[in-house]
Amino acid sequence: MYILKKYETREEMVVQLAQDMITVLEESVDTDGQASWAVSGGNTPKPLFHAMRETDLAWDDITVSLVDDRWVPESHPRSNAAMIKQELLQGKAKQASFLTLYREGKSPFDCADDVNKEYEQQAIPFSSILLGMGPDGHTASLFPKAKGLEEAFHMEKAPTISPIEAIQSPVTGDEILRLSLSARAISQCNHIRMMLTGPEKLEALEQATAEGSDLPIARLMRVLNHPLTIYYAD
Ligand SMILES: O=C1O[C@H](COP(=O)(O)O)[C@@H](O)[C@H](O)[C@H]1O
Repeated sequence: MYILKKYETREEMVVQLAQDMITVLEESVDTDGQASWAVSGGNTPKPLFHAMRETDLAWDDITVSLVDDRWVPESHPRSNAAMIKQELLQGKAKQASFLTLYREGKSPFDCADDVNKEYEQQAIPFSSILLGMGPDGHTASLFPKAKGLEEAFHMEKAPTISPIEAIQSPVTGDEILRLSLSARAISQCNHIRMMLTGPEKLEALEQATAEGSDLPIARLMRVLNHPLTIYYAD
């Protein structure tokens, strides 16, 4: 179900994961003239973004997009789009194109079709997807028992982008409305990596993927074509 790559230090993990990402993005640019990288929000990937933004990739041939976002404008402190702009799209990486998910004045359920078209025209196929995981077993914004979850897991009909209304919890905070890559869209990518840090996350991963688990991360692993590669350090 997953391959755990465990490192002694977070710094070492970041070096190795950055090299893994650089290799696949370079290969895509060399082969197709462009690369597409979908990245998660939250706090965990920030050190990776700091490493990536100073690398000599052909950033102007790379489209960065969001794995998921809260339904909030970029002025909101929990906007993933704002975090990516601040932490990744700086330095050399400033030349990358960026696709966001939030659209002002509409609900995610109203505008998912429009965003979906943009993603399908500009981001598909993804060269690489960087996932995170929450302590409740969510990944992307595929939250346990959320409205929209079953549609996002429909392996024939799910669009690339799925609207989600999560059940409010300490993990979601107030921002329960989201747009997320669907499980189907994630499963179509050949290079999917997850970054996890801290023993609490490791324990959460083990619990969430225990036999019989129906949490989104466990369900996602079951529909992927390859075991999920997880980079981890305490
Ligand atoms: O809600 C979210 O949380 C997950 C995990 O975030 P972290 O801060 O615990 O790393 C993140 O992967 C996702 O993009 C975000 O929207």
